[in-house]
Amino acid sequence: MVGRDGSILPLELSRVGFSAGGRPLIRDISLRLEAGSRTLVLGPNGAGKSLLLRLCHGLLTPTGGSIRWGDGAMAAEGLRRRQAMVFQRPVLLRRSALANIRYVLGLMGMPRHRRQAAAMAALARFDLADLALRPARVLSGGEQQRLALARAWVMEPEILFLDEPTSALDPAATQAVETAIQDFHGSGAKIVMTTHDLGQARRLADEVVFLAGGALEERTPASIFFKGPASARARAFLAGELVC
Ligand SMILES: Nc1ncnc2c1ncn2[C@@H]1O[C@H](COP(=O)(O)OP(=O)(O)OP(=O)(O)O)[C@@H](O)[C@H]1O
Repeated sequence: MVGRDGSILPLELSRVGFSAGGRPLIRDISLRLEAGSRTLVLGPNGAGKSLLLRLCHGLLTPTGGSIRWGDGAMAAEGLRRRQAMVFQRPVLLRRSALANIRYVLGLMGMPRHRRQAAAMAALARFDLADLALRPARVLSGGEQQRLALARAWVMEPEILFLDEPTSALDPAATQAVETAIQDFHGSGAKIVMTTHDLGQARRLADEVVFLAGGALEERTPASIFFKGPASARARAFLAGELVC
């Protein structure tokens, strides 16, 4: 695997904005995300949660403000290899499950002769060894999500972004994904995740970043947030009221 020095964290957003079609969708968000903790990004539909994760992961470019990783000196290629993102619906190559993992190992610089064993080990870790040769796109939703996690796992990311990773899954598949998230965290990865499942947020969060209308309403330790958030909108959200 590629040699690693320094850390890409913290991730620092300074007055980040994102507009599309003349509409401000993310407004002036400043946030410093430190290593270690599990940060859950919560908020109503359309609050800007997915956009925020995509901006952080580099899939979108801010139209205002700036995003800085670590000491700001790392090249873009190095940054990309040290972070991973898991989506609600996995984006998989039209190849076997095994080939999807081998492909990422190649991108990570692993010598060809080591990729097969490493890919099989990752599949086994996520209970997918029996499905290694099956086309990734015919796997069930839960299996595809485990494959996406296996693919992220081999990257040994310093930070893992997850955008509603269980919203299309049943309870058993959700449990498998939550266990995997805890394993990533246990291995030292920073977790930044969105979910609409408040039970899941309570189970996983160390802290909550609450968005509404594209703006940061509050950032609060989870133990405090779920007892009594600071902002009126977050209180209404937790009470199940309609918030926009
Ligand atoms: N590329 C885009 N161009 C224009 N508008 C966009 C674009 N991407 C997102 N939006 C709009 O930005 C707003 C925030 O979207 P985002 O997907 O981040 O919300 P969210 O908080 O993740 O919502 P949900 O909980 O429904 O997934 C929405 O009103 C959405 O329609």
